[in-house]
Amino acid sequence: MKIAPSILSADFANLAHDVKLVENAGADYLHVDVMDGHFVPNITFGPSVVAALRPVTKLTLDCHLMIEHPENYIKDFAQAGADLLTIHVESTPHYYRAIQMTKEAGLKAGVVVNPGTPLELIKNVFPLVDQVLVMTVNPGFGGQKFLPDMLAKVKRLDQLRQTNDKYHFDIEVDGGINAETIKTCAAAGADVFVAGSYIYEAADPAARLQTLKNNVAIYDAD
Ligand SMILES: O=C(CO)[C@H](O)[C@H](O)COP(=O)(O)O
Repeated sequence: MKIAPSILSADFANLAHDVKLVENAGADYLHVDVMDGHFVPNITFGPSVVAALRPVTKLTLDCHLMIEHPENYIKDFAQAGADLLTIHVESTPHYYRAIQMTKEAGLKAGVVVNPGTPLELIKNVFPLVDQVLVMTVNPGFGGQKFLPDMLAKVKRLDQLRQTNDKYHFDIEVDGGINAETIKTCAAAGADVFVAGSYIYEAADPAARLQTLKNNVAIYDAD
């Protein structure tokens, strides 16, 4: 099981410090929320920030593209040093192609579903993707309340991958993850847990990260 701190809640003026902090505390991925002000109302950062972070950390750079037409930026993120790009099915009519392009660029590829989007819409890419990201809040902002109805999607995905030998994806959850919700997500079958405000808005982010790790340890088959 993997913990992916989201730098959306980090101190942007001290990003390198905040990244090293979670790396030293045992984070597995670094979750980079890319927002364009169109697909979601908020604006954050793009490939240049990923390029700036690459020499700072060995963590997997898990870039969540909340942008319209992500297919236009895949090369830029690959050159910047991203490891994994997750693409919203709602962000482009050509998401299948965008996922193919991500794999061709040598990166891992993921598909994301918003809370209102049924899994049926993304099943065609299940054989292609390394990760399925289930949004457990509406995308765009940190610090929102976890949506428990999304657990049914996590459970369904876990069943599907256990009964189809063509599916090899991890299940990632993102939004409202804290010491309690992480347990319900792990019990439902999730493997990768994004947490922003729970980690970075605490007085001791390293302790919060350790709490998350402890709380999923019993669900970890390895
Ligand atoms: O994708 C996101 C928002 O679109 C964030 O990664 C997510 O919401 C994490 O923030 P928090 O843990 O504070 O809920």
